[in-house]
Amino acid sequence: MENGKKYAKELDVAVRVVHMACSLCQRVQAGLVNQSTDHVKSKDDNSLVTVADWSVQATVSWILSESFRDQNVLIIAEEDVNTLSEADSAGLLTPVTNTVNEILAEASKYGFQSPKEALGGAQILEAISRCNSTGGPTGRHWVLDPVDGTLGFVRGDQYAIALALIEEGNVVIGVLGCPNYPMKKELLNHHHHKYSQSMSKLSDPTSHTWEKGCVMYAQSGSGEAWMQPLIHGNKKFEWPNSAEKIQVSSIDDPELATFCEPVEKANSNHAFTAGVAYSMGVKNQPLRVHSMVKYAAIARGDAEIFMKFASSGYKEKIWDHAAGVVIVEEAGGVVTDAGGRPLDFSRGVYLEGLDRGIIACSGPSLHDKLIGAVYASWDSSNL
Ligand SMILES: Nc1ncnc2c1ncn2[C@@H]1O[C@H](COP(=O)(O)OS(=O)(=O)O)[C@@H](OP(=O)(O)O)[C@H]1O
Ligand SMILES: [Mg+2]
Ligand SMILES: [Mg+2]
Ligand SMILES: [Mg+2]
Repeated sequence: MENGKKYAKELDVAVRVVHMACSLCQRVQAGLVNQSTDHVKSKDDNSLVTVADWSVQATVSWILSESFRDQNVLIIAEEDVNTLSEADSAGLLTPVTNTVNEILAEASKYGFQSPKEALGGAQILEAISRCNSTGGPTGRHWVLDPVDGTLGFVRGDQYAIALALIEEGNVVIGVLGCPNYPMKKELLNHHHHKYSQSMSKLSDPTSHTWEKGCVMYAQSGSGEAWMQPLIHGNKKFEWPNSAEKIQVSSIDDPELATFCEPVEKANSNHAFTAGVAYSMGVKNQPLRVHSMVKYAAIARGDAEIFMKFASSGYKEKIWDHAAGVVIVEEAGGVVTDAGGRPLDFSRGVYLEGLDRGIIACSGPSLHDKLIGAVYASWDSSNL
């Protein structure tokens, strides 16, 4: 069976539920920025988790289980219930439960059925903890990052909701919801100038012009990647009517290329990537953006290169990359590790065997040059 038909229902459900998650996150983010509520917690590794992360995970888990009742739905997702269940977090289950029920009450807008009764705390915890698959080379696994770039989310900046489907170790579907990433690049540039290294800020008084984010999606092997606007107000959600095809940039001259990378030095070695970019002849300043919006930027031609070189002890997780990789590839781009090998999504929760870092390019010619530059810079760096 042709891939396009084989995963038609899965893609349909995935796109709809990501739209739902975008709406959920927009509400929570507006609440965080305007009311500075206490809905953010630190995890054991000192990273952040918010009401939105748990609420999206519960919502997506519940919708996927309902939509594929005849299957044993396996989900790999970032969050667990430990922090949520801990004594000092007890106050968080109520806002999570309310947030999930609020969006599920609007399920029909997205073509889903609402639960007959509002979900209780125990059902919410169950939906979150059900996402405990560990992946691997066989079977079908959904992969979810409920909020990618949680730091960007709490800063009122860029973040993404990432949902992918892995079958027999290969990513077959990727969906990226980018609630603060406007459909039009002109808007992005406007905010980029205004805020220097940040694409956009929620505190911008003219925010109505960019609050319309986008959802991107692709099926592997289709040779097509798509983008559609978020829906607002009471408009009924129709798709794929409003979708437009996206493609990577045609720029292959490093002097004209823009590279993007994580905002935080702790997540990627800025000094190393600056050296690589310089040695390739890249002239533009790096575009530092939170979350998988970086993959989105490559897929639709807003930037040409993405690099992430985490510190040597850090193991990359599959949910931080699966959706972005398939969308970039289907839009015409190339994504590999620093040794030029494709990322391996078949070995569990981590991208095992990753050679040094992750690089994505708008085309093979830039990619070749980048691999060469990484090799040349590696020995002289102290990574
Ligand atoms: N030490 C370290 N090194 C590398 N990567 C790490 C590290 N710690 C966390 N993470 C993962 O990075 C995800 C956020 O990546 P970003 O590109 O958004 O980073 S940044 O905020 O722009 O700096 C982030 O995803 P979320 O937790 O979903 O936000 C993490 O999975
Ligand atoms: Mg996290
Ligand atoms: Mg993430
Ligand atoms: Mg996350």
